Amino acid sequence: TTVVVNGTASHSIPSTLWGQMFEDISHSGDGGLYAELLQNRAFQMVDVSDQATALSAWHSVNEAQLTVIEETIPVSSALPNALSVTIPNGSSSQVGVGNEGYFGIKVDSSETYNASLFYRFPTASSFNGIATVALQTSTGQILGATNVTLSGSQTSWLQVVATIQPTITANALTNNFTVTVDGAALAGQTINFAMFSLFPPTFKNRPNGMRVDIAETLSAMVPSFFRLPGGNNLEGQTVATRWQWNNTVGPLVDRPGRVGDWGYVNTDGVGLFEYLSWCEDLNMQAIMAVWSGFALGGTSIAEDDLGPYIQQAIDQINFAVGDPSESDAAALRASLGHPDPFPVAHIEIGNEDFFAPDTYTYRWNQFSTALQSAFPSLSFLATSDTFNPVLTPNPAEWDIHVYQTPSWFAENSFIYDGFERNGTHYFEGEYAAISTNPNDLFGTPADGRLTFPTMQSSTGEAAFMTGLERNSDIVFAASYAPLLNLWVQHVVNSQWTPNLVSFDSGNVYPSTSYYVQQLFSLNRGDEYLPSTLPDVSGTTFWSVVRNTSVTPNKIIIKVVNTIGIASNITFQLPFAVENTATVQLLTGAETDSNTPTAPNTVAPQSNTITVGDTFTYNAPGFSVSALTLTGS
Ligand SMILES: O=S(=O)(O)O[C@H]1C[C@H](O)[C@@H](O)[C@@H]1CO
Repeated sequence: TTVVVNGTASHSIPSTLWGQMFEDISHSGDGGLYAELLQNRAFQMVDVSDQATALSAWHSVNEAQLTVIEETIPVSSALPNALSVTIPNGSSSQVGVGNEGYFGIKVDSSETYNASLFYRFPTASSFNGIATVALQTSTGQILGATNVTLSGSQTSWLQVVATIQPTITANALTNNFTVTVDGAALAGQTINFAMFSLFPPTFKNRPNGMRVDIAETLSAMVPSFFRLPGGNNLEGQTVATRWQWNNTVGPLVDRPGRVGDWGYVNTDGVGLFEYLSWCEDLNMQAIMAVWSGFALGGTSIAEDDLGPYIQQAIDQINFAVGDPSESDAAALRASLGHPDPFPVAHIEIGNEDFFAPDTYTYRWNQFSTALQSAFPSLSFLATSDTFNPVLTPNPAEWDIHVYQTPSWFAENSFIYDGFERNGTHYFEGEYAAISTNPNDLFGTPADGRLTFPTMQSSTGEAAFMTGLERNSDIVFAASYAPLLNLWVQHVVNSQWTPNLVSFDSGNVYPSTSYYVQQLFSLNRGDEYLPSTLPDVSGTTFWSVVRNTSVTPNKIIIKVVNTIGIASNITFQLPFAVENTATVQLLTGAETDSNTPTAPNTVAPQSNTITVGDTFTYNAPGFSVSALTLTGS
């Protein structure tokens, strides 16, 4: 194959092209990126008639009697439940409650942990003493402990905070957080607790922040945008359980949480302020979704009843970007310490509204008309099938999702070449090769579903991404989905596979597809150089871009080989280049995966090659390469 490169750029490449899509799926948020270590910390949205579920992740220590109750005096209107702990008579040991975290709690003696809890004695007592807040192994070895004072006269809620400085680093993840008291001194008495919390150090030391190792892994991809809060998890199964921005901001004790769309309660500890602060921390634009009047259980809000939901969306956007002197929601943002607007340019109206196209016609019309007039500088994305049904006003932007087979991605890298250039722009908001079975894409691993990305799926995605880069005159953003999943006890504890990054309570496992996303994101150009087009039904793909922000310019050639046979490609450049180029290379066998049990099967490698204005590159089998040449 000979590729003739054109020295005149066809178009500039948007700075937002490569980024991340996020939602709380498979514990991506609670138990994942969100650094809170305790699971079910505030007994949110639990049914006290089902104590086993209400107590999930909690256990009794030395026979304390635990009951999740609907408090007569709740700690807040948002958190009606509390944990009642009754100390049995006749006990003489440390008695209380333990939490197992999200399938483990990593305890490292080089880190300081911040614990907090609310307590009250429902019946006043003369007790004045301590409770021991500790981290301990599953076999009871104390790793770190601190005492807090409890007073029996405290019948109203009081929050106590404590730092725990472990003296031992646990060599296993199966550790517990415990709160215990002297059983003898408190025999027969009851203490109520509410909203426990335990944080390790957070990314950029943000209060209520993100888990450092996962945050650093996501940051290392240098994403330019972050889509939030979903995905399905925006929508709710019912109108009442939809994601509502105003329930996710302010003090944690005022956040009710919600029944998420992926089978678990969301604490909403990562609320809109945390999401948008995270975007700033990683220098990302938010692609922020607003609920569009459709719940996944099938309910659409009637045409004449959309007003309050449109107002809620206006308030959400004002919280993000509004003027504090003109909007209460913006003033709330300022009161939380962020008077300036957050970086938001694109607002998505709903998610995958191709599930409800008949009502999306009026829902899109009303939401986009009202929001565009309220926020003239923002652009709005439609989420139904492109141009079907016809929407008014005509959407300037669409969010297109595709889950397919590795070969589909390799065979469809030209999909956008055929799109009309009519001023419309596209966000490839969710894409991933998820199964080798085109007839059962969403099936089980036995039917071809991928549990983790493989070099076959990741090179298929890379081929598709060369097409996104070639068509970045109309594709302004693209993100793999889902981003994260919690891997538990060697069982994929997720509602979805494969995922870009897996993790457990102590480790992060970047996949082969993560390294492909990172390779494209780290090797960007700001303008596209046309070249001999790949064979649409071929097995090798490439894209050539130029980075004009440095002098001399860099020419970056991405080369993808989607089969196991190495391929020689000759490039002819219309300008002189230095005779050494760097190569970032990801290569492996067809079914190679990075998994929690084999995390480094495939890792990016760097080397140099000799080049010239004409040179031949040997692309290894199942490989993605980024060649960086220097103009001279
Ligand atoms: O069941 S699906 O609709 O395929 O769910 C997909 C599409 C949805 O936007 C996202 O939340 C989810 C996985 O990333």
